[in-house]
Amino acid sequence: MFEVRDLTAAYGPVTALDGVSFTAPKAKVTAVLGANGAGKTTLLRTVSGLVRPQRGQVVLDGDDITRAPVETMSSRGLAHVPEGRGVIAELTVEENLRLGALGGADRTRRGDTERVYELFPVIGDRRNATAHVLSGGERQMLVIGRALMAAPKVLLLDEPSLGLAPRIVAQILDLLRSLVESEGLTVVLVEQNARSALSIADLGVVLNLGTVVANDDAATLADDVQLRHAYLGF
Ligand SMILES: Nc1ncnc2c1ncn2[C@@H]1O[C@H](COP(=O)(O)OP(=O)(O)OP(=O)(O)O)[C@@H](O)[C@H]1O
Repeated sequence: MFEVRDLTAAYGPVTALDGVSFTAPKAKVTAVLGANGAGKTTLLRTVSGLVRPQRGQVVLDGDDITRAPVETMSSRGLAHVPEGRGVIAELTVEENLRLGALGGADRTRRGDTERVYELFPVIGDRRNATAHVLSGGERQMLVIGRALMAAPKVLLLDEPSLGLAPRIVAQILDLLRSLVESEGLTVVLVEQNARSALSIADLGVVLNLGTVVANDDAATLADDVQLRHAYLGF
């Protein structure tokens, strides 16, 4: 189980997270939603040690990992896929994947390229191609696959749907769903595309100006017309 307690972080005078608490249960997708500037990206960056919190805790399977150095996060079982689908364009798909195996907690499972190719056959078909030829959707699959190479317990994903066609978004979200079910992975999914995220999530946390305004089952949030209009944009 992954837990955030009273997490508070600021950029100079700007408070970006103000007392955020929620639990992401094992083998579930927890969607983190909210408008631009709500604090979603800062939440992931603080959890993975890129931003220092002023207050609060991040707890993974009972271990307090708040303020653990960012380079140790992978070996603690945390994988963060930031926004932007950064790959090394000159390296092949397979070489990019192998970079993901450098860390990782589970020595027996990490570094399994074949497993990633099974999950994402499109990536397997292009394993020897240089990454710069990939489409946006393929790049997104590659960066998720690269994160899986470390055999994480918790996958933090920032806006995987950004700029992708609806059909590709649906394909990627369906894959995430099946990963959670088949591998017992815990996913924290940051999305502006709240409707799509809630369609595959188990739980949802809605942020506004750095605070949690709703935290409930995904289906309950998706049925709440007032909440949708006020914070979720659909
Ligand atoms: N590097 C930074 N320096 C100063 N302020 C920042 C920085 N990054 C974010 N902020 C501010 O912190 C607040 C939260 O931003 P954050 O990017 O976490 O929100 P978000 O919900 O992820 O939005 P988006 O979807 O636009 O990325 C905003 O007020 C933003 O302007």
